[in-house]
Amino acid sequence: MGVSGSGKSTVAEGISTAMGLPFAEADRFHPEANIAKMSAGIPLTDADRWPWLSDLAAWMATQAREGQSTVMACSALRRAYRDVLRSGPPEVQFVHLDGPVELIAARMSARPDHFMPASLLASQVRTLEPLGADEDGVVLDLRHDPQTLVEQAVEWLAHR
Ligand SMILES: Nc1ncnc2c1ncn2[C@@H]1O[C@H](COP(=O)(O)OP(=O)(O)OP(=O)(O)O)[C@@H](O)[C@H]1O
Ligand SMILES: O=C(O)[C@H](O)[C@@H](O)[C@H](O)[C@H](O)CO
Repeated sequence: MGVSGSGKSTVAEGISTAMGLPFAEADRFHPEANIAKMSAGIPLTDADRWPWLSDLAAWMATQAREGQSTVMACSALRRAYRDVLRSGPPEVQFVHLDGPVELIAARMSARPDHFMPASLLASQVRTLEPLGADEDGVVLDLRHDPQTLVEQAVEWLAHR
């Protein structure tokens, strides 16, 4: 989890490779209308996000029912969104990539060919609700390099 540009796709793919688990990029589950909105610099609303979050939960549940764990890169900005994702099965652990907004903005601006404009970062940051003490998750510092973050995430998952 984390705001746009925080490194979710990069780190989640690394976790999926390291652990040998199927990976899903939540961006690929957005309907065209959501992508069009974000591409135009318009933030998604809760109403835009609910059906998308249900689809993501369904993808995880289908595999969990066959005993298959999964890894997903998903913004999961608000607690209520995470509640949909952890409606289960499976049990869901969250890895929040957190760090300085200026660094995230710089990474977004340097990123080629992505629909998400850096102008939406401010709204992502406003919407973000950090993990509560009662939520099953860990916060990692996105200033680290991707390989270090993958190792930290795998280590936390192994010992939680
Ligand atoms: N730890 C890191 N150190 C340096 N660069 C990184 C790191 N993580 C990601 N990047 C780079 O920053 C950019 C944003 O990363 P990425 O696309 O993985 O973020 P994201 O959270 O999935 O974004 P979005 O939600 O907008 O799809 C990419 O160009 C990526 O290569
Ligand atoms: O909840 C949201 O607003 C969305 O998931 C966004 O975070 C983007 O899809 C993603 O970050 C792409 O850049």
